[in-house]
Amino acid sequence: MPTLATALLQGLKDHGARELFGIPGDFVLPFFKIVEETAILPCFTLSHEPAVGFAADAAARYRSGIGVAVVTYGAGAFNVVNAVAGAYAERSPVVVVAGAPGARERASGLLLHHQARSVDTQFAVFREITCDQAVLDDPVTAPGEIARVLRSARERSLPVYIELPRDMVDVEVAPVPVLPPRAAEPDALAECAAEIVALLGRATSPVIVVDVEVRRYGIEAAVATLARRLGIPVVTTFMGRGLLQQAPDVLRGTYLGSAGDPAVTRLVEDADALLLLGVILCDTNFALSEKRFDWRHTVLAIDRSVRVGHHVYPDLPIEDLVAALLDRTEGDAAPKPRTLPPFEAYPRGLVADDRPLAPTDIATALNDLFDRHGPMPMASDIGDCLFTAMEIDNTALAAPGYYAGMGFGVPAGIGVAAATGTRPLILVGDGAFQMTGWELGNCRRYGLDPIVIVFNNASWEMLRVFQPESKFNDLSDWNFAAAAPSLGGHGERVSTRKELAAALEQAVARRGVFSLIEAMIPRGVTSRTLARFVSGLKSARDRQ
Ligand SMILES: Cc1ncc(Cc2csc(CCOP(=O)(O)OP(=O)(O)O)c2C)c(N)n1
Ligand SMILES: [Mg+2]
Repeated sequence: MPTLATALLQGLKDHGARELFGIPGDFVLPFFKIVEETAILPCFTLSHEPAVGFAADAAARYRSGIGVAVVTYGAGAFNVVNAVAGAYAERSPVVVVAGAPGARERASGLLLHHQARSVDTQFAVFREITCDQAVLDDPVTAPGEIARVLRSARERSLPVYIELPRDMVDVEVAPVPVLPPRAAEPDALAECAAEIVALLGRATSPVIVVDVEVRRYGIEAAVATLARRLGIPVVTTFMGRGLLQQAPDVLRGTYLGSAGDPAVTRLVEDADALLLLGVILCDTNFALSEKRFDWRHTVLAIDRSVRVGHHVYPDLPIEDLVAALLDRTEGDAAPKPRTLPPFEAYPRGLVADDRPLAPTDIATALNDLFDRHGPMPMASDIGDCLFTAMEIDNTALAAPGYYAGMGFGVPAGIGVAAATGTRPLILVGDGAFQMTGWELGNCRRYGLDPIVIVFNNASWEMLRVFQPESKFNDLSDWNFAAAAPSLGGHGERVSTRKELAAALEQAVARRGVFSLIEAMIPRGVTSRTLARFVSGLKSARDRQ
């Protein structure tokens, strides 16, 4: 029989995990020993637990599977809370494996190191930011508990919490089973699909809007097929940016309300039917909408339920719904042709001259670079770098567009590189780099070589655009490029468009070490998208 540690590791692997991210501590040392000795899953240790959570989150997003964060009790686990909260908000299935005291310690009558309020405070905190939890304190129930929690992570696409008391690691247990997915109730699914097909069939200008769950459940290709078959254009939300980049024939861009491409905004807001697939109804996706949803002609599928008009079908997995819609439209007559707006235009053709840099120049240079060398998967932090990403042609993107927590970018890029073996491009502001950019120092030992663009405006610029009078937004210049070599990478500071273009080409050619390009941007110069977002928000506030 396996031990609990090996059964847990094999169970994680059987449920789709392909690596672990973590930082050991005395409450998980025995488990980390088994991790290293068995090599059932490769383990990437990082330098600070927020990065562990962000890396596991990004790995889950890019793989459309689970990501795993292993942390010690108390100090480690509480450090990863913010990253897990962001994963919950953005529906990313991160599995938190947290160490904990053993039975004898709990009964010692002493307050334990790393303990906060009570020994169970850690469990109480994670119960708020995970969809399912298990404490592995009974060898008989542990395998079934692990299976239940891992199925919850995959079915809900939400984080889960597994508490591993350190005296249980070597206990013999049965192997962890893989429970069958809970299928949709067939009649409900058929009724729902029929109602949606009829609603779309009555419409003359329907639109499909896609968001995170279309990636989380791996149904991008199925959605593209449905759109083609019905002749319905697809747009992404802000959060869904990067989806369906393999389907440019049906994708029309990203909906940003009054901050976005006017043709895309008109397409969505003039639609007489909306099919919202995996869409988070949040402010960053819809705060700038100039029109409210008309729920009589709107369908929303998210979190295993489907709202059609003013009634809801519970417990219908989105992947089953899309499959049922495809079944119902198989062999349908060719859709009525529609004149659609051209795919939203992205800036190209950077003039490589001595003019100072603006964020939109970075987007233009990257669109040119991707045309020459092929697209790179991107990870972006929050800040103007994320608004700039909206001007970069549709390539895969992991970014905290809704939860909007800083510090995600660099660790997420490391997570993508570790999980996919691809070379990511990381976009990060100077303020966010100050938080977690130093994790680049871990690239050397894992042979990772991301390209990192630091938008250095020596400013918390996103705060300044809303409160320009505050001096605390003025940051000093940390000269990140000069620090890169000591972290094991290559750093270069660029201030003009010509320098940027050259640095990007050299970075693409440089392999085996990370390349940090520190783009110096004058304070107060923002991307076009952020400028439109800010003016849109201000006029929306004036209208209230
Ligand atoms: C963990 C956390 N703490 C504070 C904040 C609040 C914030 C939102 S945007 C911002 C400034 C970001 O500065 P940066 O230089 O990275 O980018 P840019 O604006 O383009 O100059 C702050 C402090 C958030 N969102 N998350
Ligand atoms: Mg900044």
